[in-house]
Amino acid sequence: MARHSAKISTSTNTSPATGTARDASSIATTDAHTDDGVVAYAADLSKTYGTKDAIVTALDHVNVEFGRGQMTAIMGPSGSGKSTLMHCMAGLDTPTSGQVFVEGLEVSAMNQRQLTDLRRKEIGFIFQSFNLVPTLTAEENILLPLQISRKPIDRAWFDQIVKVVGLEQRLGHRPSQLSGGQQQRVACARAMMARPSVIFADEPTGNLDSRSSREVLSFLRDSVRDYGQSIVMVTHDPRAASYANRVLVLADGQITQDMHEPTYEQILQVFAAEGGDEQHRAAEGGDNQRSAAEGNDEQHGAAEGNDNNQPDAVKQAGQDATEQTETATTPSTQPTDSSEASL
Ligand SMILES: Nc1ncnc2c1ncn2[C@@H]1O[C@H](COP(=O)(O)OP(=O)(O)OP(=O)(O)O)[C@@H](O)[C@H]1O
Repeated sequence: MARHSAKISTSTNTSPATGTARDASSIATTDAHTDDGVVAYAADLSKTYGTKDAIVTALDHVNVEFGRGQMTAIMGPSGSGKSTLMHCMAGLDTPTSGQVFVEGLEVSAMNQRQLTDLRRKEIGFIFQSFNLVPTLTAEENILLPLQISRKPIDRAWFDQIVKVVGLEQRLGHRPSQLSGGQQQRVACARAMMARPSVIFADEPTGNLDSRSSREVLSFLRDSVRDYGQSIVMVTHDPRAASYANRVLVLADGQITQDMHEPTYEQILQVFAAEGGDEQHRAAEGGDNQRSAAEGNDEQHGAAEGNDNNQPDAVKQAGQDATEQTETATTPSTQPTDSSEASL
């Protein structure tokens, strides 16, 4: 997969890896950012919600780099700040203090128009609830981000991705005619289609049975190995995290563990020592939440209209998409609900 060149920006940034200031405008000529192995990073990132007595510190001076061509899993108990970190990294939420960079561009200094542009050009999203447009076919959903950003369609790349995710026979189906696993594979293909610098995946297997989870996670891992894709994935599931090259554990808004190429057993051990996670414990003892659908297609259409639990920040991505979709699609293929078009 052809990797992005570093982008031109007028901002100056400091990599926590090197501690050296660098002018991002020079990166375009030296291509320094494609060599330093870092696709995105946060520097002294804090996020608080509320004020005075009701203040909640979701992220507490976090410094973290995400490797290019790596799959990084973010784990941690409920409320530890996983989603907030991912949303700040993806430009879906605004830091209270500190900085966020993607491809050397300072996300934390961007206005709304620049953020929208960044999300369209550099970032792919995969959500727990799939967020496919129900009125579009699988093929149309996969191609939608390119239509929105008016990018040319690389048919060879499309054919390759569709083959890898095993959707060749399902391209004409709408989401309601696909299983949950198939819908998430459509979402994976959609995220990959625009060749984003980094894919942010928020509990991508949270609504899937274990077989479908394995398929989706294998695809994500293969996309890292075969195409150098960079992926940051939030998950509660140690099994899902074991597909990652690196596993970070958050607790109370701080990174408490940083594991490289950990085994499933090592992740379990660390997770137990950290006090575990009630959501994971609830699902343990037979994969109860997910096994009901295993071996059949009972999850057909499960995701439709299932985005009500999304934070406003995530819905913003959908609004970006919908504004453009109105001009990029014919009237018969327009989404009916703006939040359903989150890409
Ligand atoms: N919009 C908000 N307003 C107020 N508090 C918030 C908001 N979003 C998150 N928080 C708080 O910030 C903290 C971190 O939340 P976050 O959603 O990032 O945690 P998480 O680790 O992703 O949790 P979960 O695993 O349950 O999704 C929590 O205490 C949460 O209640």
